[in-house]
Amino acid sequence: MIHTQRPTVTANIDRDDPLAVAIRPSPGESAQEKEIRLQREAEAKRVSDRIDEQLSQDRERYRKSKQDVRLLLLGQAESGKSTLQKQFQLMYNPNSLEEERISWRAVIYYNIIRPVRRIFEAIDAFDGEDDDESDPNSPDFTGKIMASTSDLTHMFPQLTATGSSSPPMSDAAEDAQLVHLRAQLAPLLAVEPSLAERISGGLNVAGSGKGNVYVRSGWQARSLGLSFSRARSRNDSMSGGRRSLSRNSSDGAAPVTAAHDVLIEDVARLVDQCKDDIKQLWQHPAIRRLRAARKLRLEEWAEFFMDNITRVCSTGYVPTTDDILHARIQTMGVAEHIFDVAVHGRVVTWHLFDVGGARGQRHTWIPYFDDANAIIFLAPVSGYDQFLDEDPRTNRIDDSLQLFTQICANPLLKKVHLVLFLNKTDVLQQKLARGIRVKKYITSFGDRPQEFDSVVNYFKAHFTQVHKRNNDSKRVLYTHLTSVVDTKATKSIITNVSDSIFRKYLEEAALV
Ligand SMILES: Nc1nc2c(ncn2[C@@H]2O[C@H](COP(=O)(O)OP(=O)(O)OP(=O)(O)O)[C@@H](O)[C@H]2O)c(=O)[nH]1
Ligand SMILES: [Mg+2]
Repeated sequence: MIHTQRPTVTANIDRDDPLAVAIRPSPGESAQEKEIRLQREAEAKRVSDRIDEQLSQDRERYRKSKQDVRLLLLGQAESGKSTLQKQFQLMYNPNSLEEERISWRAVIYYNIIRPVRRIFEAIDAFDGEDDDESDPNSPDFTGKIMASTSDLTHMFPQLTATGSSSPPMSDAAEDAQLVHLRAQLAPLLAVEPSLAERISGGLNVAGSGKGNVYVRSGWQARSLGLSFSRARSRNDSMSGGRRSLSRNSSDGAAPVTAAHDVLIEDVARLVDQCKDDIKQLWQHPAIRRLRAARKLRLEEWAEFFMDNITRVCSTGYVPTTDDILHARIQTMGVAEHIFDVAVHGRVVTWHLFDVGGARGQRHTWIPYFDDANAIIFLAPVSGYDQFLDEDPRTNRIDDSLQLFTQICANPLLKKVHLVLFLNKTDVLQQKLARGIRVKKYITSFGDRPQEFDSVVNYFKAHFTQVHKRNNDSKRVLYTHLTSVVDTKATKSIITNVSDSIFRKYLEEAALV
């Protein structure tokens, strides 16, 4: 054992203390010097007190935020995560959606211009092909591309309702009309790059599939020059590291006020001038044949806006809530949205994390795993005939199952409340009604009936099995069949899910 000696305390201990030396008055201090010194000391004390107060507020915020609910929305790209986030926003922070309503116009115009380009690309790709041959990539098409009017009426009732009365056109007349429409719509296609640049704030992401536009959290506020919402982004470094929260801090793009945005106003005028031509193109017999032959496959949102072209392209257009729910824009990184949710008479702050689902984005999810309370995993069951943009060899259902396996098996997420949304059931219904056969893409489906219940139960069984195989902790999997663009149905599911997440949260809080 050793003994130590304490140093002797002397009256002159502050002689060597640099701070004491620095603030000690000089021996010949004048009255004016003394005044200045005292003022400086008072200012230093004010600053120090402010810092102490800030630290104490930060500690309190941190203590409180540990009691918040953290909910992750996970799933592949296009699975419906941001759409579900909009539904949460509608329920728990409707004013913020109101404030950003007009900023969605730009996205919706973009959602119209891209399909117009895709239509012309399909015409170029299949021009001059023998119409009697089906697309080798579309094994569902068993009839001729030159489908009869009755075929078209069956497949696209909403289109043929207006088109069926017009007399059939000769091939030459059809071609001439397409050439004319291409010339008329060229100015619209020419604005696509500047519109993409405006929406994304110049963000350019390599490997973004079909050239879709990515946005980061807070893009609406930037494009409106507002700071309206409590949406925040946790700015990740490339290594996936975690940085502090900052409001709308993801890029330094200069704010543009939407009402005075010359570009958007020009595009609005242009789409208004072009709306009849776009409608004619969409209803053109050659385009209907390409769609019937599945040589032209547009996504559900593109079809939605094409079907509503006159309304959406008219002067003075303000997006409806339904339009906003259908608008498509890819999420970049992780966007945090904060809501106060009242459940069973208690108000708790929820942090909802909406992630980018494309493969190149998934590494950004990991820093959010360790303090998550709940996950809603979205699997779009309509994707059975689709492949990933990032990897055209991977079937979308297969990718969803692989991703769900990784989420179920991740040790950081073992205790997290797990909810599965088998989403886009409305699109699944439409595809089955159009006769797009499951067996052609998912061979193991075999000869089961090509009906909604049988298909959805088949997919559900696969997801349930993945969960069972990776469920050491015996947690419950809550599954819902959803169409998250359907506000009424989704509202009731969100209430149900919030309730069960909150119950689990309370149970855990009681154990702590
Ligand atoms: N008809 C229909 N459309 C849906 C449904 N869910 C999502 N969509 C549409 O599908 C598109 C993609 O949805 P998003 O919510 O943007 O997808 P996401 O999962 O956020 O995609 P990333 O941000 O790329 O990861 C949007 O245009 C939505 O309107 C649904 O249940 N039914
Ligand atoms: Mg998204």
